[in-house]
Amino acid sequence: MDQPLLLQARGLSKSFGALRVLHEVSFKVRPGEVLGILGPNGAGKTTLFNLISGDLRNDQGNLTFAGRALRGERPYRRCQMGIGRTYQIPRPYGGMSTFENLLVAATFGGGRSERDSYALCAAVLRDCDLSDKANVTAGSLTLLDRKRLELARALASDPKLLLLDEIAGGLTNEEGQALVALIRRIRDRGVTIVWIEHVLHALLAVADRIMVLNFGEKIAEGFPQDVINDPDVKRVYMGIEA
Ligand SMILES: Nc1ncnc2c1ncn2[C@@H]1O[C@H](COP(=O)(O)OP(=O)(O)OP(=O)(O)O)[C@@H](O)[C@H]1O
Repeated sequence: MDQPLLLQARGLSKSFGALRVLHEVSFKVRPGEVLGILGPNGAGKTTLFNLISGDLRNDQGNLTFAGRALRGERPYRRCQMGIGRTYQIPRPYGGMSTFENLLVAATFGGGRSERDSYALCAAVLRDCDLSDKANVTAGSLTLLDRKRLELARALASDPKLLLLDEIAGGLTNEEGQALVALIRRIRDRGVTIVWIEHVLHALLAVADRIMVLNFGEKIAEGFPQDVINDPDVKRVYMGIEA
């Protein structure tokens, strides 16, 4: 029997005026897996996340999360249902401390009481190597630490599904390896992950499957090695003619 799905997208389409950004994209995400998303700039990857998180409405198609249709739910409701995400450009509350940023995510996003949130936030800070920055104002963090905080905020909402939008860019080799190890730990705790990433070796180190978008259409999906050896993917994404 097929495993139940955590997320299912059927025929998702989105346009901005005359610009068709996603066209009839369908895919499935099973509980516990890591699905990587590849595609050239402007392929519609972040727009897809915006449809899942509820930041944008799809024009056509539908989404099901944990067996429930996602229709008009606002982003905060989807977060409370278990959909956590990061943004490409980190958006912390700059005037609050790192720890306070996590508390906001845990209480408002995760729907926990402030008291229940403390232990979770402390654990997330440790995981994300931010314990020594707990009381630092988020606005004064370095870019790397802001990226860590972006991931930490998503984790503090205690997601079932974590959407990661290009979090490995600009990291050193060592930092990239630490990030991959962290993502594996998150996965091993049972969090399902969909990860948009241009840093291919980081994605390949973790992804169970990969889906490739080009001009808003799905052009490949499958096991990572099969996908990156697909002639269409080589041509479109890596600029290699087969
Ligand atoms: N709110 C918007 N209004 C108008 N056009 C938009 C909007 N958001 C995205 N677009 C356009 O939609 C297209 C897809 O953008 P999107 O950010 O989803 O691509 P992407 O695959 O995530 O790209 P990248 O890898 O560069 O992040 C681009 O042409 C972008 O300019």
